[in-house]
Amino acid sequence: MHSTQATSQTTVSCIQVGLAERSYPIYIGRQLYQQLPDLLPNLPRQICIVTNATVAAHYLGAIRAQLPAEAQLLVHEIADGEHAKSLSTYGEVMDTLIHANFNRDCAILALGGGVVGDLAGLVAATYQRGVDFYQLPTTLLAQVDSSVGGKTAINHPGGKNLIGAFYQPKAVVISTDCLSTLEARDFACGLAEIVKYGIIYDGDFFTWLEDNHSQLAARDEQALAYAIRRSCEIKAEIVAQDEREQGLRALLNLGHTFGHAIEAEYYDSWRHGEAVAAGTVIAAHFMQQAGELHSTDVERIERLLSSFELPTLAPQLSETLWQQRMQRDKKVQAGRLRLVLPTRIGAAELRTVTDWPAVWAAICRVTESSQ
Ligand SMILES: NC(=O)c1ccc[n+]([C@@H]2O[C@H](COP(=O)([O-])OP(=O)(O)OC[C@H]3O[C@@H](n4cnc5c(N)ncnc54)[C@H](O)[C@@H]3O)[C@@H](O)[C@H]2O)c1
Ligand SMILES: O=C(O)C(=O)C[C@@H](O)[C@H](O)[C@H](O)COP(=O)(O)O
Ligand SMILES: [Zn+2]
Repeated sequence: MHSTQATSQTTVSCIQVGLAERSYPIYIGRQLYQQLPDLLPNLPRQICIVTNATVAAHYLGAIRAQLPAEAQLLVHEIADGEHAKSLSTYGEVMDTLIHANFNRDCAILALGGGVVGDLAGLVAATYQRGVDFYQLPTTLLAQVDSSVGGKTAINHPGGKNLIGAFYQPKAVVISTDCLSTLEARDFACGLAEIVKYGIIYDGDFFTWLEDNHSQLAARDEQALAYAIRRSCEIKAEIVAQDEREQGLRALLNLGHTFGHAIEAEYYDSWRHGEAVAAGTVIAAHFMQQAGELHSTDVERIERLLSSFELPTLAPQLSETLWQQRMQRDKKVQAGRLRLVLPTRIGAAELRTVTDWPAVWAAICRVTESSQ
């Protein structure tokens, strides 16, 4: 469900994530941090903002100024980067809450990208068995993907997102003006997840992305607002039908079985969106090899990702490492790999894949040469 409403200051789009008693709004607009009292009128007395120093320097002041004067406010800054999605950081946030005597009626606000949101969400899901959680996503990736749908997680040295919970926020507030301060590489990571929605679900959206790639790359306000809104609509529709990934939701994992393997080996040099881009190309080549995806579709996927300066080749990794990492994917059932595979632009399927040599051949076709 999508509606538009005018608050005291600007126009705000609202998409509803329909999950019965756990339904919640996604508000999208500009300068929304200046409108928090209108958008989040029911914040409790105790509020903990989880963020990092990079994001806090830009946006914490505006938010602080909008919170009720009588609120007991805690700010916990985690380190910047994927390494912070860890058990030790999780424990530190818990220590902060416990030492400040935060009660079960407190709220956790995640102010940041996917790292902050995933970690803060897990804290919210588990502190005193669950407290209210609000997402204030500040990266493009978090605005189009990670802040919506309730997947929360931290990493383990053995793999990505291995410890987590499904826990929905009470609301998501997307203030699109935040994106002006985002570095180019992080901006491109968000575009990778946007391209994913076109491939798995909406071929017309993919064509729109092709037609508007230069406006998007230039962060044109109107193009970006549409891409964010359409991405959130698609994610909300999928999550409303399959909250806990029993089937349909797995499509949101296009490219991730490969991507998570790359990330877990190269946290310092590969970002999530980049690894997903390379993983998506591997999935496309696998289907082309099988004669189930037309070469023009593979070329369109590669061209669109490249136009956003995303990688379309995977780094070198031994066959054993690929297998070990991919076996830890959460879609594995009874020891068998299940991959999300595009059948055309606009549709994908979750399939059990037992033909490892075919998977390995696709990986090899899409791997950077050693020269
Ligand atoms: N829960 C989900 O459904 C879901 C979906 C997709 C990705 N993820 C997870 O999200 C993470 C990746 O998220 P990400 O790409 O946002 O990375 P990130 O959270 O590391 O943010 C990227 C960088 O941008 C900085 N930053 C954030 N907002 C900024 C702003 N407005 N201006 C300037 N700098 C800013 C951050 O400090 C960081 O350095 C991964 O851990 C991935 O697994 C989760
Ligand atoms: O919301 C989902 O479902 C997704 O799969 C979205 C992905 O973009 C995201 O990276 C997610 O965290 C991956 O989940 P995982 O279950 O593979 O850890
Ligand atoms: Zn992802």
